[in-house]
Amino acid sequence: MTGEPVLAGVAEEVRRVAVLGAGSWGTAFAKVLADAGRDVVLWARRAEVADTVRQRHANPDYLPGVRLPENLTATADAAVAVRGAQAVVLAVPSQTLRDNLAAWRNLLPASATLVSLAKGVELGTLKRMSEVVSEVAEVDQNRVAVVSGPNLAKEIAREQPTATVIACADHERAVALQHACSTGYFRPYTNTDVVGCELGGACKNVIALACGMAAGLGFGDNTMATLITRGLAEMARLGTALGADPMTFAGLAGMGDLVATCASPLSRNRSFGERLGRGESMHQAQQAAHGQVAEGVKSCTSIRELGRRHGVDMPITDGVHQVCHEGLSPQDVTARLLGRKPKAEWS
Ligand SMILES: NC(=O)c1ccc[n+]([C@@H]2O[C@H](COP(=O)([O-])OP(=O)(O)OC[C@H]3O[C@@H](n4cnc5c(N)ncnc54)[C@H](O)[C@@H]3O)[C@@H](O)[C@H]2O)c1
Ligand SMILES: O=P(O)(O)OC[C@H](O)CO
Repeated sequence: MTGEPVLAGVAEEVRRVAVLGAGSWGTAFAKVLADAGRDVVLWARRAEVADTVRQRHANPDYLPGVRLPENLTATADAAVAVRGAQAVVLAVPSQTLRDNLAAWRNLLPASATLVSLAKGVELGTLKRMSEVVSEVAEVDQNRVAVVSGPNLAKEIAREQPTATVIACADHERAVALQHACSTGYFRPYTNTDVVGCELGGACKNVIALACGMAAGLGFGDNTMATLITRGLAEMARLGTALGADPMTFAGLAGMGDLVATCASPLSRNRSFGERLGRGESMHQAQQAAHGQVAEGVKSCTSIRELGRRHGVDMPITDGVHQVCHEGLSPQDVTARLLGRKPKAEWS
């Protein structure tokens, strides 16, 4: 037994993959795919990043000190990247995915699986990323997969063991992707609950902002455990209202990712929140992120609105929104959260 997933032979084997977006996760996931034996082409917005990946096998702006494999090449031309790919991985921030994909739509190979790595909910439309992909690329939901789990890019790039979930309504496609990215350090599971996996990935960023704020205020592990547990309760409530399987939130894309992101100093969301908790302004926290995306800052608005539309109480998400967009301080929000009407744990 090697543990290698067995392909049932229904979905096309994934031999060549395009990864569009050469930030932290796009580059680390491209490395995983290359280490799993795929031919991988990474698309970078900036030609100099593509040149550095191709010539020096490195992407020092995002993954300093990491050597990238020889079978991972790069280009700044999306048409070259996607040519002949059985899977096209979309590794750009949630709020830019629509525009990016619109520019790539006519280049996509006819039957390729489109894979979203993004963890967010679109502002305005309140759509999950797989919905945006399906709409913009005009493909059936069965052709769209998402990857979500405790996947801090910098740890994975150093080949530290982790697991993830590949969610797709078409199980055979999920299995083909699972096969394509299984390595000695990266273990993907499959799931057909795309809604739950995507909401888990998006909501945990908001809860990680709250945990960061708590850390910045000097609070300890009881506070973290409370935020993680009650954060899980509110994301599971939202997911269930939107048709997700509640069990998904007990898995890697729920609890798993929530714990990793809320606990890790590598998380951009947690770090952003920590700065706010220490009294820095939104502008200062944004400057410190050096252009890297802390998805929860924008997604707290769309997730809060999703909760309201579906009658779901999301007090921690509300609190994060109040700090990020309504001018309340983390201290004010702490007092508000603790001052709410007492209730039963499961209500
Ligand atoms: N970094 C992680 O550890 C990690 C892990 C799992 C999931 N994710 C998710 O993956 C997605 C991408 O994250 P990342 O870490 O690679 O982000 P990043 O900020 O490190 O990189 C984003 C990439 O998208 C490119 N891009 C293309 N068009 C853009 C535009 N219009 N505006 C801004 N950037 C644009 C940037 O050039 C950059 O290469 C996010 O949704 C994130 O939540 C990240
Ligand atoms: O660095 P963050 O906060 O975007 O989190 C990264 C990943 O989503 C962790 O799984």
